[in-house]
Amino acid sequence: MTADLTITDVRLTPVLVSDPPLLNTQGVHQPYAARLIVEIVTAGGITGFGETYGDTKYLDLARPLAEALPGRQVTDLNGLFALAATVEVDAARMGSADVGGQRGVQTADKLRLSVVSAFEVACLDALGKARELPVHALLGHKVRDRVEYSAYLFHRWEQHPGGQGESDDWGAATDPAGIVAQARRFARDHGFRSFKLKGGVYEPAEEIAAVRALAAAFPDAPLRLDPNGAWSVPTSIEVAEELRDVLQYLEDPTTGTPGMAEVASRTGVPLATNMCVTTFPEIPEAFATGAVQVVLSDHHYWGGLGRTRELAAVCRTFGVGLSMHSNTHLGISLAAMTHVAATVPNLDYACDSHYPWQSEDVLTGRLTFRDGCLDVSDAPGLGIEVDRDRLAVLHRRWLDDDGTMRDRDDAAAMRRADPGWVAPSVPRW
Ligand SMILES: O=C([O-])C(=O)C[C@H](O)[C@@H](O)C(=O)[O-]
Ligand SMILES: [Mg+2]
Repeated sequence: MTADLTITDVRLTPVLVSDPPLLNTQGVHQPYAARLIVEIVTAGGITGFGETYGDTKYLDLARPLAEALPGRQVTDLNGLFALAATVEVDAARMGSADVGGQRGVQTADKLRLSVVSAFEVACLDALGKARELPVHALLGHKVRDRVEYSAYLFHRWEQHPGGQGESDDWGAATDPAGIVAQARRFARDHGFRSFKLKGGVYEPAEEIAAVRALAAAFPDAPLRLDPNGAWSVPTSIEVAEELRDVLQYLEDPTTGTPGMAEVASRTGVPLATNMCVTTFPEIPEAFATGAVQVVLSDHHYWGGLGRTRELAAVCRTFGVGLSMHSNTHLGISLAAMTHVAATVPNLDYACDSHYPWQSEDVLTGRLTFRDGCLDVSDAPGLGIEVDRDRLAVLHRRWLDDDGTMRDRDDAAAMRRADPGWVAPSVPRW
């Protein structure tokens, strides 16, 4: 291997990974979720890895970007973003909201950023390997040795409708006792010390009961509830008042910045979001109206690790808290999240991660939580190794799929159990 950092090849590998039947306000997770693995190869023989959403619209954008990159330097991240900005987005494929709004608005820029983030991470991984420096050092060096994550609790079924997909041994969790049992397992197996419950699935009173049960079982643990905008402003205020003594924050109780601002002005519970502030242009109104007290960054749709640090600086400036959002993801993204989280001084809360729900990965060894934290790797690059056989198996699954699983559609998955299901309009309650 030489230090020639010219990009000679970019490989895109879409994969389907097993996902459990986790419930949310839109429906239920499909048995498999699509992710895209990006590999950037340098003339010096180094390969860097990145990961992002794998739905068709992301893949369609990734292809022209991948073709345009050879000949450029992995160090040229500004050039990478400028190039990505020129890639055409097919408006017909886009829709106005991401996954029924669960990741906020969908704009051409946000789609591009979600794609280019994986290329940025792959460039940083390659550069780190070439320089024998961890990614966090390329971002200005870590300010902490461990990054704390929160247990991400879901109401869920035992199996996917019709027994599709892989099964696991978690069992169903459709009531407060099931949620507490799930939390105990997360605490036992991973040491998580804070808990987030995905809400918007059952009537608010049932979800209040689940949070109360968690508070009784884990008296000192920070708790969060996230109904993904399923509630009206009055319902949001009522739930906030009911749970104000136990919630660390309430996440996206209602949709839209004005509604969030109204809830925030009428309750003492901090509000967090990964729905009404998901792009830089959404920040001014939200911060000026006090609509959110915590922004949940997501390096995929904020545009990578550098942009995540920019978001952190804006939040710091305005005294708004910062944490991290997560969707179904593999170890490459978890490693990237951990590196950037390690460099942000104002990371005020434990980050979300779906990773414990993913029984499959493309890494040779799984990343392991200890006391709810991941150690920040000091190995070159992201500090991970990709298992090519596993990657090939998960890619084969994607190739063999008839297209049903390649695009996330929680409402369609729900219709397998309830043929009349349509994703509820919000506010649902
Ligand atoms: O914090 C969030 O809003 C999420 O994690 C959004 C996701 O789409 C989550 O609801 C899910 O995967 O069902
Ligand atoms: Mg959320």
